[in-house]
This record gives sequence, C-alpha cells and structure tokens, in this order.
Amino acid sequence: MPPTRHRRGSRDGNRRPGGPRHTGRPQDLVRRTAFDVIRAVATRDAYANLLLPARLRDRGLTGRDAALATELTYGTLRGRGTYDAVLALCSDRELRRVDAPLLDVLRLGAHQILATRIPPHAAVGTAVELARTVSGPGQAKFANAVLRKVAGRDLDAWLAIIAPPDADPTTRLSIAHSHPKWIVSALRDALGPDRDEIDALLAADNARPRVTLVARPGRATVDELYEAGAEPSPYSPYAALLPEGDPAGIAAIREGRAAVQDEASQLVALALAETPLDGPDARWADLCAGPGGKAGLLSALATGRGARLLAADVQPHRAGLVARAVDDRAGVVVADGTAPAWRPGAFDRVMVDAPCTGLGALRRRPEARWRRGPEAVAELGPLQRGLLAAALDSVRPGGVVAYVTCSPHLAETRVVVDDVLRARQDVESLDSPAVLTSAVPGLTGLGDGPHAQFWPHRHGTDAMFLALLRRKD
Ligand SMILES: C[S@@+](CC[C@H](N)C(=O)[O-])C[C@H]1O[C@@H](n2cnc3c(N)ncnc32)[C@H](O)[C@@H]1O
Repeated sequence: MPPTRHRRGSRDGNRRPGGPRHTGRPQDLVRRTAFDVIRAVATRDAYANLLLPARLRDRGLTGRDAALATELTYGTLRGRGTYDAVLALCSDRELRRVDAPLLDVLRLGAHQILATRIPPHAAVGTAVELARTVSGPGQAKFANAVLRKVAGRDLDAWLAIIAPPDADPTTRLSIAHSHPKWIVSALRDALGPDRDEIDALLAADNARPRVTLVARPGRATVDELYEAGAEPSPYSPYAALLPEGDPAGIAAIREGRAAVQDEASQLVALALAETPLDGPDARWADLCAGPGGKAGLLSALATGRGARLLAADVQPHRAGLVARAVDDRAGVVVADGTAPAWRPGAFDRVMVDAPCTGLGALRRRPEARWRRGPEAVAELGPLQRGLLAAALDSVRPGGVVAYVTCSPHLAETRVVVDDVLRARQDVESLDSPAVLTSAVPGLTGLGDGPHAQFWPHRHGTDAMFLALLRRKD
C-alpha cells in the first residue's frame, strides 16, 4: 500500500512538507513537477530517480518544496495499483476510457487525499486546477466529481472495500500493497518456506529507502562520512546511512572516493572478495559493471590487496560511468560479457551482476513494477545464462564467480544457476550465507544456502541474490 497512512484526525498542515503553503504558485509548481515526471515515466520510459532531481534543479525547487515534489512523485507511482482500485469505484467512466494524462492527475490527487496530510479540499482543488490545465474545463469537472468521492473515505475505509479480508489472497495483497499480481506471486514463491512474510515484504517495498553510502576503502573512510552527518549502518564495514541531505554535498562523494550504494550491493561485492582462494589472486573481473557500484568497491578492495580489476560493460555510456567509479589501477572496457575478448581462465575472481527485472529494487524504482510484465523474466533468461556461463569460462580452475541479481525471482536466480551448472561438471556451489556471515558477523536471514538472498523487510536492503560458484581444479 502507499507508504504512510495518515488518518483524518492526524492531518496537521504545519507538520507536513510544504504544509502551510498548499495553495499559490510554488505549490502549483511542485505538483506540476511531480505530474511531469510521472508522465515522462509513462510516455518515454524515464526513470523517476534520474529525472526528478534534474527537474527539481531546472525549476529551482529546493528544501520543503523539493521534498514535497519527491514525496508526491514517488508516492503516486508506488500507490498506483491501490489508487486505481479506489478511482475505479469513484468514476462513472471505466478508467481505461480516461485519457492517460488525466488519469495521472487523478492518481496524484488520490495520493494526496489518501496518503498525505494535505487537507482534502486543497488536494482536490489543486488536482482539479491541474486537470483544467492538462485536459480542459470539461475534464476538470469530471476530476472534481471523482476526487470528491475519493475524499469521502480515508485509506483504511477504502481498503476494507477494495481489498477485503475474504478476497483471494493474491488479489488482496496486490491491491492493498499496490503490486501487480504476478509480482506478488513471484515474491511469495521466492520467500519459499517464509512465504508468510509476504505482507512485510510488500510493505517494505513501499517504504522510502534509506540512503546508504559506501566509503571506498583506501580512498575514504566511514569516519569521514560520519563527520559529514552520516550514521552507522548495520552490516557493511564500508557503509554509512545518510538520514537527510543531499549526498552530493559530501566532499568524498563529489570526488568519487565514496558513493551512494545499497548495503546488499556492497556485501555481495565484499563476499566475492572474501571467498577463500588457493593460488594466485591478482586478476579480478566484473562482466556487467555499469554504472559501477560494485566495480567501484571491488576495484578498491583489489587495489588494497595488490590485485587489479577489469570492468566491462556492453554499453559505452555505462562503461564511461564505470571509469568514474573505479580507481586508477582498474581497467575499463566496452565488451560483450557473453563473448569474452580475454582468454579462458584469465581471472581469479569474477563478478557477474546480470541484467534482471530489478524486482529487488522496487523501493528505489517504484515505477519498475508497472513497466514490464512477466514476459520480461523469460526474455532475460538467455542473457543471464550466457553471462554466467561466460563468467565460469573466464575464471581459472580454483577461481570463484559471484552470480548476482537485483531480483529475488526464482527464474532469474536459482533456476539460472541450476540450469547452467547442470550442463557442466566443473563447477561447485559454495555456501554463500557462510561466506557472508564470516565476513560480517551478525548477518542472518540469508536463507539455508547454498545461495544467499537479501530482503528489504529483513535487512533494510534491496532484495539482492548471490550465488558463489567455484571452478573445480
Ligand atoms: C544490473 S546492471 C549492473 C550493475 C552494476 N554491477 C553496479 O553494481 O552498478 C547490468 C549491466 O549489464 C550490462 N550488460 C547487459 N548485457 C551485457 C553484456 N552482454 N555484456 C556486458 N554487459 C552487459 C548493462 O549495460 C548493465 O549496465
């Protein structure tokens, strides 16, 4: 469901972002900015987390106005499934017959009415004005009628109607937590024996993610990040949490010595680096490195140990971003990881962070859940298998491969590993949870092995998957 439920009685104009100034030009610009980003997500596949900061800058929105625009954009994108179910009951027109821009205005209005402390009359009034600008006076009347009905109940009362306890469980969870049904089913399957945690997982997907920073070892320290206002993070020795403020305000981040990086993303890189290895340990590779989160940490760890990272990405633009993240000792190439240009067995450690549906990062990319259907999983399968097979060929006997996805979907994780390993006799699965807990004492809840699965509701991280695989001697 939308991240926060604010009850009617608790609405307090003075405490919400932008609270007292719910009318007037700055607030129009705030809502218009949220609307424009939501439309760009729908019409040109824009990523809200990339476009919104640029729009805020262009329009000079800062502080509370920027915070409100961010909340409205993300909240509306996240809560769309729930809001559509409410809007369908309040509209005398089927939603599929409502013009797409107008429907986005209605969603933005529903979010403000049901999940923020903005007074309903202000939420309806500003949405109606936006509808007038976007779709004309006739549609503004329609928007007014619909949103006044939405405002007739609070979110809990609507949920009792649209997602009643006796509804089919997948449908109920899908509507109440605003996830497409196929994703609810896939996440429940991925939880396996812990499937009763599905409610907590879906709720965690809708919570605002913490901003986690990484201090790249040898280049920055967590103490430096603490001095800049960050706080300790539970697991990664290189992580710090930024409770508020712009990461770009921190010198180490501006200078590329530190970065924003999810904690599980740090830990899977650390696990690859910490897997025990006999023999040489000088040549590391990252086959899918762009934009460089894991490569940045791996290159720093490699350098600290006298090893060297080669980071590859098939897209030149993304390889360019990698070049900014890694240290001087690392190499960066534009290369197709499925058709390596290097000789077989050239590396001691290889990371393959495969392209995936991103179902593990719904907190940070709220729109991803609406963008593609289950067919995306099948479409990515051959590439994921090709990259893992090439990674295993690229590592020497005795060397180790980390297969990572930012998705817990079984068809992108265990099934890929099982399929690739079934076709060859020269690979063994290592105990990934054991490697992780030996590197990070106190880290639990990663599953029974041999592979490891992080979860937003357990670890406060993305739902990242890790399989550590060793080429047999
Ligand atoms: C999940 S992202 C990697 C994220 C990255 N490891 C990080 O931590 O920032 C997957 C990357 O794989 C790249 N990619 C897709 N197909 C590839 C291929 N055949 N060879 C190499 N890279 C590929 C994409 O361009 C994308 O940058």
